Amino acid sequence: MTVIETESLTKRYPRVTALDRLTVGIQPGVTGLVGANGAGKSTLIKILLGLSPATEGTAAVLGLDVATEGPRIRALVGYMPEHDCLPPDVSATEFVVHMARMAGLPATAARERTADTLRHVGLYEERYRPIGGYSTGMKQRVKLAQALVHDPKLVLLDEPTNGLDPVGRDEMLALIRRVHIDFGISVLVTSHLLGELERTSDQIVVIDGGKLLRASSTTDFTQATASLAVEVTDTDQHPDGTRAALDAFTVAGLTVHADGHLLLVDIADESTYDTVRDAVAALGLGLIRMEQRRHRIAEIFKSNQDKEGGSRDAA
Ligand SMILES: Nc1ncnc2c1ncn2[C@@H]1O[C@H](COP(=O)(O)OP(=O)(O)OP(=O)(O)O)[C@@H](O)[C@H]1O
Repeated sequence: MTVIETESLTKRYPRVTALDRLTVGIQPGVTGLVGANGAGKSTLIKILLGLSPATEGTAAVLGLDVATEGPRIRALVGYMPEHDCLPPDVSATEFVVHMARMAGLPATAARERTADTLRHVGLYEERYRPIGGYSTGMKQRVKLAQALVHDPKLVLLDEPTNGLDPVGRDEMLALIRRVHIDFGISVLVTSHLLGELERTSDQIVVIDGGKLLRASSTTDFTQATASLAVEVTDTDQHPDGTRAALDAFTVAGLTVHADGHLLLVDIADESTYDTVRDAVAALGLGLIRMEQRRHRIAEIFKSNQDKEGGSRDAA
């Protein structure tokens, strides 16, 4: 089953094409949507909610067409907007009860669900105080709670870690993971930070300039985006140890290129580490460094973009 499916989805504003023939299928689970500022993430979310019409192409959410089924989609989907949009003079409880009532819950159920949801996101006695006095982290939790209160099948979270310090980010990411694990709700979460989405998501979708760069499982993605930086010593027998190691790695079937004293080895799978260790040991070289590094997204997908004639830079 696919929770979100788009086909050649395009959104043109007068001055900019925010989405450019985006075709992607998103499975149940937690999916990270990553892209630099202006990549088109918020635009995609608004189209998926049926709030903004596409210029061309189609999209379906939980099998419902966004062009015609907006209200039904919004009944089944929770949305956490990016920007601060909370009323300062009401409490979290009042606000989330109101949102639950708007979603169609009867008064008693709305109150009960609100209490449960606010507890789940980690707001306790503060929930009776006006939102205006909350920290950024607390406000983000209120926004998450209102997205969950009507028990949706899917939530769309737009930059939920924005404005949070590292501890707050980690807490929010753990909370997002639990939304899926505890309740079985699928999550589409956006960020311009790939690293944090990798830790949280089952799948990663990368967009840039409104175009799809890559969609894959996080495991595949990490393998494709990681390389092993290896630095070795020279010895009397191998005065140019780097050269000797490069040749040995190549003979062992690894894809490798030299960057000064560093050898950057593509990580094909777990066995790459052993192959590197064994080749270095067989040459009698010392291993100064062996560490996982990440290519920049722009580098990884450069070959794809070159084929398409594009040259944009990603996060
Ligand atoms: N209502 C609008 N009218 C005109 N241009 C728009 C509008 N909304 C978005 N854009 C433009 O579309 C492009 C994509 O914007 P979008 O907000 O979807 O990006 P984003 O990936 O969510 O980035 P950010 O995190 O900075 O919001 C940007 O160039 C933006 O300026």
